[in-house]
Amino acid sequence: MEGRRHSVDIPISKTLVALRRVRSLRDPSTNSLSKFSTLADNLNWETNSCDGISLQFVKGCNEARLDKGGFLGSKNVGIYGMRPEDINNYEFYDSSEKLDSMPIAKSTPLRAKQVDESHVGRYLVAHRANGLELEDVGAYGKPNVGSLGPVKEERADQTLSNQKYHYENQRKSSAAVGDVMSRVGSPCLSPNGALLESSLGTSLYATEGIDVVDFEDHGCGISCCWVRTPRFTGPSSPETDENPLLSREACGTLWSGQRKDRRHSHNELTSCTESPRSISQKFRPKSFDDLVGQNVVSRSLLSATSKGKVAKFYLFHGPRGTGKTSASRIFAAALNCLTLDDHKPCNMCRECVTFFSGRSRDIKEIDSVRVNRSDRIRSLIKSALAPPVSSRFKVFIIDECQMLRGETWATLLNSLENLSQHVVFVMITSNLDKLPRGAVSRSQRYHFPKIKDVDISCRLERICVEDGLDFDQVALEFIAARSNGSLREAEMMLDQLSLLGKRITLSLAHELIGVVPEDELIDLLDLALSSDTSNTVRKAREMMRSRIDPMQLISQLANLIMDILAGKCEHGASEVRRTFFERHTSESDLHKLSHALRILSETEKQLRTSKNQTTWLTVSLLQLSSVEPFVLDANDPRFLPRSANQREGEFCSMSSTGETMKQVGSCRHENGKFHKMDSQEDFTQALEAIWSRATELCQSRALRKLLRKEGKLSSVCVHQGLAVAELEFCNSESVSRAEKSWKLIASSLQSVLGCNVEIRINLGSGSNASKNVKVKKKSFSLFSCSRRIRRETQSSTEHGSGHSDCTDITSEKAIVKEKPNETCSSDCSSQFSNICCHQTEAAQTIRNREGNALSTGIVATSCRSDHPILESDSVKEGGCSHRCQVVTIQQPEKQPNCFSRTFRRHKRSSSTGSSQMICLKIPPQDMLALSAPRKEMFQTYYCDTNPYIFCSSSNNFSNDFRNENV
Ligand SMILES: Nc1ncnc2c1ncn2[C@@H]1O[C@H](COP(=O)(O)OP(=O)(O)OP(=O)(O)O)[C@@H](O)[C@H]1O
Ligand SMILES: [Zn+2]
Repeated sequence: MEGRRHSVDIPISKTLVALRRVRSLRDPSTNSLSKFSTLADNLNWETNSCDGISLQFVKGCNEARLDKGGFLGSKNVGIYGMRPEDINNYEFYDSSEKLDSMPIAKSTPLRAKQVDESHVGRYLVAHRANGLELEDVGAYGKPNVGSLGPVKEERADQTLSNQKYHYENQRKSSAAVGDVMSRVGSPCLSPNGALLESSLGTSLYATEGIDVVDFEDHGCGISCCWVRTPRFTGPSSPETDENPLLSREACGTLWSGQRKDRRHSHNELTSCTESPRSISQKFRPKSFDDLVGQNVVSRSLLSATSKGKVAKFYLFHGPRGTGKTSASRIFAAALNCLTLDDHKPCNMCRECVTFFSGRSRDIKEIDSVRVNRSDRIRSLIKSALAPPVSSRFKVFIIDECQMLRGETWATLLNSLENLSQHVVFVMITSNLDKLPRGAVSRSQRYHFPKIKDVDISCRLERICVEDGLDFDQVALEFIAARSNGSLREAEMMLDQLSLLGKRITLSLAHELIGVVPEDELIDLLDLALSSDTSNTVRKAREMMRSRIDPMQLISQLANLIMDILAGKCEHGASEVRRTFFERHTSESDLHKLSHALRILSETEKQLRTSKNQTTWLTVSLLQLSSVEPFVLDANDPRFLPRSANQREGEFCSMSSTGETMKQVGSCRHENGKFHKMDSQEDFTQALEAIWSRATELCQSRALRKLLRKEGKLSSVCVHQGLAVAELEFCNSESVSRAEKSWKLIASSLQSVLGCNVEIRINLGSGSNASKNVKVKKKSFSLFSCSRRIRRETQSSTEHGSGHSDCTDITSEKAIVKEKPNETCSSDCSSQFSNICCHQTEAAQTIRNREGNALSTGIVATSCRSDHPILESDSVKEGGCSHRCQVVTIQQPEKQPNCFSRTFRRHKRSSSTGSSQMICLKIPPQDMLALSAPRKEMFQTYYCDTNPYIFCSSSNNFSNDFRNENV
């Protein structure tokens, strides 16, 4: 019995299956696992059943054991089922190690050869079990499995002789081993038991054209190796290619497949057609017609071949999994196809068969990493100068050409002119930007765009039908939508799903890919859009806990929003979806949604680099409801955005009394321009229109009645995405009722105004009650805010952080206050003593970790970069009597002192009983850069009016507020 080699995926492991899954979970565009993709791509993901991937050895060797000192043992060693202890007994060695020099003795049981370090997992198990007869090796009859089969014993193992190989076309093993090998990486192996070059010290990969050459060996340059390569003499010949030139997956099996009608005399190809393998391989396109969604490219390339207008230098670029490599192979085959037909490649002529069986010497697929040296590329060029062995064209396909170094490019480009007309280079890249401009400009470029979802799902459907898989159409559509335009990605998902059950269903797909069910997603979006901060945070946390990937969640939310914006609510959509869609049709809703989309897209970028994805996702969810003012149609009086003339930071406001604000006069939007609204009527009309819309939107009938009858909108002030609306009610009872429903009122106004709204509820001037009450509310005042301050209840705190559910702590009584003085006064803090009105810049709502409003505070900003807090007049110790000061800090890391000083100062003030509080307002991006110890100095809160973080130097921010307010 003779020795033989087996090639298996040694690390076979589920880890790698998991790896693939992880990869598919990710947004393909992130490509974050790209470094594994080669590995993953070349692994056998297909088990198909326990039969599918098992390695079966000859009948007679069932007794054999995988044992260092013994024999190759195999009791139908399954790939996935391979026992760890067996794997441990494999011996691996590096491909640089020549087989000849290996301590191969007859007793050498089994050697696994690591073929390429860069392709972890591609191992060759070289098995030398003397006396074993290869009986169960149907797979060996297949082109791509040649490596597994009989090796060229003269070289591989001089001690072995009298080879006797029985090629049985046993389905199990052929499928299994064939698969393995085809995945293992395309070593271009002869179908009929060709010598595995790699096992003899040369590369296993496609790069063989280059790699077989020992560059140190002056006697053997690429070209001479090539020239000396014996011609292919047919499958029955044990003669093997000295230089298997095709590269990974270029072996025949990979090209075999569906063409059952193909007529050719090569047994190996026939056998290939019977082997099941991964969907991607099985359905690899073999003609331009098979290429999905690349019609322009296909037509152009086909036309070039039939008209003979062939350039020397092609560049195929585009996203991954869109068919670039497949197209390059089809193109190469078409160039050399002998048929007179226009329909090339025919897959039947000698050239096609030779190529598709992996034995063409004129078409080489080259690994860019291996050729990435000028001496190597020179050798390649030298070999290109030699005429083709048997074909019309010598085609060099260089995949991942963005990896080539500048000098390699230079050498290649400089030599292009000297190359004869029969040489064609096809460079493939998924990253055009990384290529030198010279290379791009000198090439004929073909862009492979992402494949449309509909094309992908059609293709999947065809595959399912051909493969006998049951499927739900929606599941295929879902896979298509999730594959980001990559057919390979889609096929792999289908492959995985086909392993999970008999039928490809949507729920199975959801489970595999780890998506959030739609109703939950809609629930979350609804909460986020409705400013229900505490529930939003709770829901988001719940989802994260159920191991939903934040990136995944973001992407799903974005897709949902895009569907709404596109008005896409397909027939058969769920009830939840339809209701939700119907509720979000108003202009302001759509504006809000597109704003939300922008926030999500920003967050997605941020999450990629963030270690704390959950937090940032939550922050962004809290921002979804805060909308910048949108520009209404001309003459639409509903909303008055900031005037074009208005300077940044100024308010745009109006009041029914016609009083203008101190900052700026009121304005309105007309004919695309903003005008001052100087007519009293204008003001009133606009306010009435807003109020009427808002009351319409109120869901409670009783409230609607109350608002219409008893209330009115007396002024609106918009500033930096926050509208402050003043409401007037005629009696204190109505005030109190409105107070109770402030949330509903605010949300209606929010829908109308399209931005965050803060409402002030006041007792109207004409009311009887007002006579008993201190003041008539006349104009805008920040300090009459009736929005309630909320209190936390420890019990609902999830992590004991003390920030969670809230209960109202303000008096249920109507809040009616005096208009505050322009300058800081004790009045302004009489009721909300945590508010500082000094140096008013903008109204801010300070929120606790759950997003609940803690207090309305005023921002005192200092632009001093050194230590702004201490220097800012407004916050100098003792300079201001108010408890809350908010200081904007940009780039806090550059202001190392400000934190510790702030902290010290706070400590000092609390020890003296003044307990002044300072809030730092830090933009999120700066927050990221903040070192952990600094962050820990402060409690962090979120502000809903803009994407800022508040850090309070107080130990218990909310408690302080509560104590202060109660
Ligand atoms: N346009 C397509 N038409 C048909 N099948 C495709 C297409 N694109 C991808 N596939 C499927 O995906 C597999 C891999 O495709 P291919 O290697 O050609 O993509 P690629 O664009 O070269 O990807 P990469 O850039 O990652 O190398 C093919 O075997 C095939 O099954
Ligand atoms: Zn042909």
